Parts: sequence; structure tokens; C-alpha cells
Amino acid sequence: MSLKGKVAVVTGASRGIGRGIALQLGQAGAKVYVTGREPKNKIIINDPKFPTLVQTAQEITKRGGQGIHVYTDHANDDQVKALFDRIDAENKGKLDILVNNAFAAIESDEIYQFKKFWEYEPGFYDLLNNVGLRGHYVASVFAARLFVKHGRGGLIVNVSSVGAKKYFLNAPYGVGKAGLDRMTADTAIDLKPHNVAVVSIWPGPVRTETVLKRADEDTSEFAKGLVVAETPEYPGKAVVALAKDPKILDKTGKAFPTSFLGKEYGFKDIDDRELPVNQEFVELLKL
Ligand SMILES: NC(=O)c1ccc[n+]([C@@H]2O[C@H](COP(=O)([O-])OP(=O)(O)OC[C@H]3O[C@@H](n4cnc5c(N)ncnc54)[C@H](O)[C@@H]3O)[C@@H](O)[C@H]2O)c1
Repeated sequence: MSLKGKVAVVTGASRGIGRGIALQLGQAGAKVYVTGREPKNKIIINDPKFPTLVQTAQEITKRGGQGIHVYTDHANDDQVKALFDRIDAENKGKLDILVNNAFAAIESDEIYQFKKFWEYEPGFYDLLNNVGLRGHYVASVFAARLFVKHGRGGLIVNVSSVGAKKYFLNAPYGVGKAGLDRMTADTAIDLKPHNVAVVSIWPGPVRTETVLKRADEDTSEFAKGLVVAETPEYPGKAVVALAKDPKILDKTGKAFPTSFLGKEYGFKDIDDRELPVNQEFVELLKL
């Protein structure tokens, strides 16, 4: 079963997990709208050393889907509304999948300072949760309006983390991820009568460009752990499996580790590794 004919949006897809998810959706045949901020330095757009939104869209098309890049700053509600208006107009209201992934803090140096919450300025909370939690809420509002108006069902996947259930990185990271999983649970209740499922995924450590660059400069246990980490496309395989599941509404409102979904749906990472189910995550989620 392919995703040909399906229309998807992946937010924050110029690099990292968003890019990995967008590429897998494209490989499965979907039309994928990918979002990210417009680069300030136009010269890098065609430089293969710098992952860009345009390159993600091109790679989606190369793999058999249709990639469309739409420069969108997810801190700007008007731009997000314009994105969904465009999708509505270009697809006669058809939208099947929204993946809420854009996240502003991983690229900032501050997050790696591992300070106590009061040692950061209050605005640190906004860096973690404006494009993250709030931006995911805003995109969900506009996507839900399309899903409900056109009555064809749908799927929202929220990219969450173990930070939803235990201390990870810093206090506002956990607040945002716990809020996101709660958003998954509560928006799922509102959307279930419209056959729209909402699911959170928890990747394990992922070998994104940013994380690998940090790991090069780092000798911590976290950096060593990356040897067994997921590639950015493994969460993408999880999203594709969820999108193909005819019983997806059985999962609505809940969070799932990507490795748990790998076992359940029988997919491997793109380098052919079968990732062990993360038992700590499974216990935290009481799956
Ligand atoms: N990397 C990991 O190991 C890991 C593990 C579990 C969960 N996660 C979660 O996955 C999500 C993505 O993380 P990542 O590691 O891929 O981060 P990343 O920094 O590599 O990628 C974030 C993406 O969001 C985009 N973005 C940032 N600000 C934006 C804005 N204002 N508007 C539009 N796009 C914007 C970036 O351009 C980029 O494409 C986060 O929610 C993170 O918590 C990451």
C-alpha cells in the first residue's frame, strides 16, 4: 500500500527529524508540503553542504513523491494560516497528514548549557515552546479546520519526546513535551468524531546533523549513545506506518516510542538495523 494521492505537511523539514519524516512520506508516494524559514543567506540555497528546504523538496520528488517547499516561520500565525489556505486551494481542501515537528531550540547554544531553570532568562521558555508547543497548536487548528470542513478523516502526528514524562535537557523542554502529549490526548477527543487520529511519537536519540555536530565536540554518555541512535528517517518510517494503518483510530490520543512502532509494524531503520524496543519508554507510557 502506498501513500500515492495523500497530501501531507511536515513542519520544520529543512533538516533533522522533520526532513527524515518528509523524505519517507515522499518515498511512500505522498505529496508533501515541507516548511521552514526562508534562509537569510540566499547563497547557501544551492550549496549541498547546507541542508535546505528546497533540497528536501527536490529529494522527495526524486524518491517518487511530490515535494513542495513553502517558506513558513512557525512563530508567525499569519504565515501558518497562509500555508493551510494554499494547501486548501491547491488540493480542493484535501489534507491527509500533518506532522508537527518544527522546533527552534535544538540549534541554539543555550540548550547545551544545561542550566537550572532560574539561571536562564524567562525568554528561554519561549525559545523552547513558541515554535514548539504553541506552533504545533496553531498548525493543528488550521489543519483541523480543513479535516472537519472536508470530512475525509486525517492524521496528526506530534513529534514529542521522553521529556514528556521525565526530566530531559531542562525544565521548559519537559513542560513543552508534557503539554504536547496532553494536546495529543485532548485534540484527539475533539477530532475522533471526524475520523481524525492524533498521535505523539517519541524518537530515541536521533543522529540529526545538529546532534552529530555536537557529539563531535562532546565525550559525554549522550554522545557515545548516538552509536545506537536512530537515523532521522526512522521516525519517518514510523509516520508512514501510522498513515497506512487502517485501524489508526485505535491509537488516537496516545504517545508511542518509534522503536515500539518499529516492532509492531515490522519496519527497520534505513541502514537495515532492527532497533531494540526502548523498554524504559514503554514502561513510562504503560504500553
Ligand atoms: N534529535 C533528537 O535526538 C530528538 C529525539 C527525540 C525528539 N526530538 C524532537 O524532534 C523535534 C525535531 O528535533 P531535531 O533534532 O530534528 O531538531 P533540528 O534543530 O535539527 O530541526 C528543527 C527543524 O525545525 C526548523 N525550524 C526551527 N525554527 C523554525 C521556525 N521558526 N519556523 C519553521 N521551522 C523552524 C529548523 O529549520 C529545522 O528544520 C523536536 O521536537 C525535538 O524535541 C529530537
